[in-house]
Amino acid sequence: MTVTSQAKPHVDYSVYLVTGRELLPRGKTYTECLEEALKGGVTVVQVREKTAETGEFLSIARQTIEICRRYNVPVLINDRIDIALASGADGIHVGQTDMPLAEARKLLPPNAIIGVSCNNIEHVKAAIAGGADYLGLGSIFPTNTKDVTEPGRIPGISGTQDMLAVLEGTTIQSVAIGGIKIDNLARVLHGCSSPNGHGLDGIAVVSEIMASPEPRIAAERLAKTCSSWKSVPRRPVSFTTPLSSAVAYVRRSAELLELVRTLSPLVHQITNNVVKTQSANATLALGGSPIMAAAAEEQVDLARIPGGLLINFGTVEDVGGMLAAGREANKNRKPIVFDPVGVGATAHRRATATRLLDAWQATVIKGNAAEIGAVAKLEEVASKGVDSVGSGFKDPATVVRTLARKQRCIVILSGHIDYISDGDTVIQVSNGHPLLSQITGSGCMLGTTVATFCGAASMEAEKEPSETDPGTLVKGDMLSPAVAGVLALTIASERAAARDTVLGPGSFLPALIDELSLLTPDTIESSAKITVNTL
Ligand SMILES: Cc1ncc(COP(=O)(O)OP(=O)(O)O)c(N)n1
Ligand SMILES: Cc1ncsc1CCOP(=O)(O)O
Repeated sequence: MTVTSQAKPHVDYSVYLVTGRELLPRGKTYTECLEEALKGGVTVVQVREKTAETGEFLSIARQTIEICRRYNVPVLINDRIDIALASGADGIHVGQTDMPLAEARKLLPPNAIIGVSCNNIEHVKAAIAGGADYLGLGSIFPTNTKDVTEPGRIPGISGTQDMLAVLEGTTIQSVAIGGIKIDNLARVLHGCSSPNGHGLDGIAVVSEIMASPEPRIAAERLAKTCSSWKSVPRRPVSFTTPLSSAVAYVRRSAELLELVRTLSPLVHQITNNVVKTQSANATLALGGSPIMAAAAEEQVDLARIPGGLLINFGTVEDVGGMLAAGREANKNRKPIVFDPVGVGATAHRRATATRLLDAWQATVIKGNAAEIGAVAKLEEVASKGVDSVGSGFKDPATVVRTLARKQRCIVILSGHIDYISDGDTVIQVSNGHPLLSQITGSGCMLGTTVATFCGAASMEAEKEPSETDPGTLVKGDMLSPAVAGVLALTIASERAAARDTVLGPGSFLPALIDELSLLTPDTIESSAKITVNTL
């Protein structure tokens, strides 16, 4: 190898190209593709040849190194120590069934880079103990490039979060791999982080570059998103900006109400049959524009339109549409409010919530104590159907803060007092009226009001594009609109219940819709009861 008597080369893992000559589009040669990808900003290359004879592999490795040296980009070899040694590559990448790390270390010069594929935390612990330089974590998503159908081969975003937690406190670098495309890159970078903020150093792709007719553009897009992501301040939830005081949240909520009325955001709602009419009316009353969508075929088109997306699985139908809508919303940096209604009630609901949250990044997860407990995998609060049993969590602030860090989104825990957190700040809202719990679907209406405010805030941010946009997952700050959505419904409920004409739940619901439409910025400012705690 060329590096025997030197220090280990510095490797920037931001955009890691793993080659795959079989994927080249017709008319494009390997060296053309490689050179274009390097011009586009690929920072490290792995030569991966699954079918080539040794002589051909060696020749490809040498050509790759000759080209990459001109761009000062390191080259690693997949699996084959002999090819790495003979070609003078900078190191190797090994999988779990390849040459063991300890043996590879003995055979290679001390300054060789060794990367190891990991699918679970046991692999990560072994790779740390063995002195790996970097880890390839995945597969993140299913992919056509490699057979990852064997159980355990797709740890997904949540499994990768667990692996990153094991890397905390080490200097071992990591990349995610498997099904990564420009359209899901911001979601991968945002989602793949431990609760304490240990994130990825880069991403590895095969087909996104190798199969592209324009590899330079493909690499440029990946590089731009990665560098924009790296420039976004590392907070648990990158799409929130905490304000300085309770007064500031209340003032911003009042402003956002005006904004809802001016912009009238489209609020695309995939929701359950029980609440469709009242949720659509609540959206309209606030000033938003509801569209209740049930057909899978139209979810992607709707998810492209600026505004907010609500995914409420109250009657768990059309999971395919929910998956597609959420992915498209992430791609368009549009906020997603996820309402996992009754998630604790059945194994099917729990599995569906996990599947959805692995496919797309929620902006806000809202639920009652039983729902939030089920998503957080806590057993402290039991559920009865869609309702919570008992008086709730002993320490609700810690529950919402911890879940927000884990799910990398805002969490709203609804109840007598509502708790809202982005993983750092916890905001408590004490507005509301007991009649809210006596009508069906008031929790679903809360999802709707939050999605309406988030939609307006993202439309406002869209007007002022910034350099960091490609690396962000949602346009605009989402914590204040989450608070505004809670305040709007709870303050309207107090005003509705105070009406002489309201005699019980039957007359309360229409009065609540009226009060949502009559809400003014001044009413919000004079009625809001909130406290703010920041870590
Ligand atoms: C960066 C990176 N991560 C993971 C892999 C997969 O390696 P492995 O599990 O050995 O599978 P093959 O690539 O050999 O099919 C990788 N190559 N690179
Ligand atoms: C080599 C490898 N290891 C895990 S998934 C994968 C293939 C990734 O290819 P693509 O980027 O085309 O999904």
